[in-house]
Amino acid sequence: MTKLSVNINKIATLRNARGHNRPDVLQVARDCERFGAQGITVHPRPDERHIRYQDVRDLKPLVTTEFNIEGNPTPDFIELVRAVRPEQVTLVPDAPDAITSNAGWDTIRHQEYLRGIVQEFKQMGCRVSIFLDPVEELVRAAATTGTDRIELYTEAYATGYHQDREAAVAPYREAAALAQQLGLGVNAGHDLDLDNLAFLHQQLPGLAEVSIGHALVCDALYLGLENTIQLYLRQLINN
Ligand SMILES: CC(=O)[C@@H](O)[C@H](O)COP(=O)(O)O
Ligand SMILES: NCC(=O)COP(=O)(O)O
Repeated sequence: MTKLSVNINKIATLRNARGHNRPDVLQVARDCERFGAQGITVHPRPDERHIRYQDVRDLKPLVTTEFNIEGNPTPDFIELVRAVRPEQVTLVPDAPDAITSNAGWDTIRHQEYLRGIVQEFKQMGCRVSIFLDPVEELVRAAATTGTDRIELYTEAYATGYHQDREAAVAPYREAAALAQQLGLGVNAGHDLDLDNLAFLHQQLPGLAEVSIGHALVCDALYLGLENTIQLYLRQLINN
């Protein structure tokens, strides 16, 4: 079964636009779970323009499904994870000023660094996932760090999907199969939506989890949050 983890960063972005508590991020997280989400993802950034560090702390006792914290492991991020102890930490190398995550890890160049960081989070009791592009050498290097999973960065898949979905998914299918052979679990995320999700899921047997935020929140404006989550879950049913 592939789990759907809803990324609620965009809910916080909307709230932050006015400085009050509408929409209520904590209530939305509860509602995502009530409507069927099997996980909640947050991606705190140093300037806290999306989800805030305090939100992450406040969410911890409320999230009853899997709590996934994504981010660049700066000292502040590491301390946050140490305090919150989520089920999963996803390491993402985004620059502080990046609008959104725009690259995966170079696991070859940062192999030693990642090994130490992975170990540190595992000692906190968290499952660790490394965000990367679907490239054989990157997957092989990730496997040497001791990480539990990789998260395939699906921006290129999403961009190529409408032109040639077979070509777009091929590198992901190969990377996922290799990761599984090497004993790693496989997650996927970024720009997944109601058009491209079912095909990815079909082509990547054993996909453990997808984290989806931007498109899901946009769809919810038209379709409602409950209905939208149900529609995303339906894309993840095995046929
Ligand atoms: C890691 C990743 O792929 C992201 O998509 C990101 O965490 C999304 O969050 P934002 O929407 O805040 O950029
Ligand atoms: N890890 C990806 C994620 O959490 C959400 O990405 P997106 O759906 O907002 O592009």
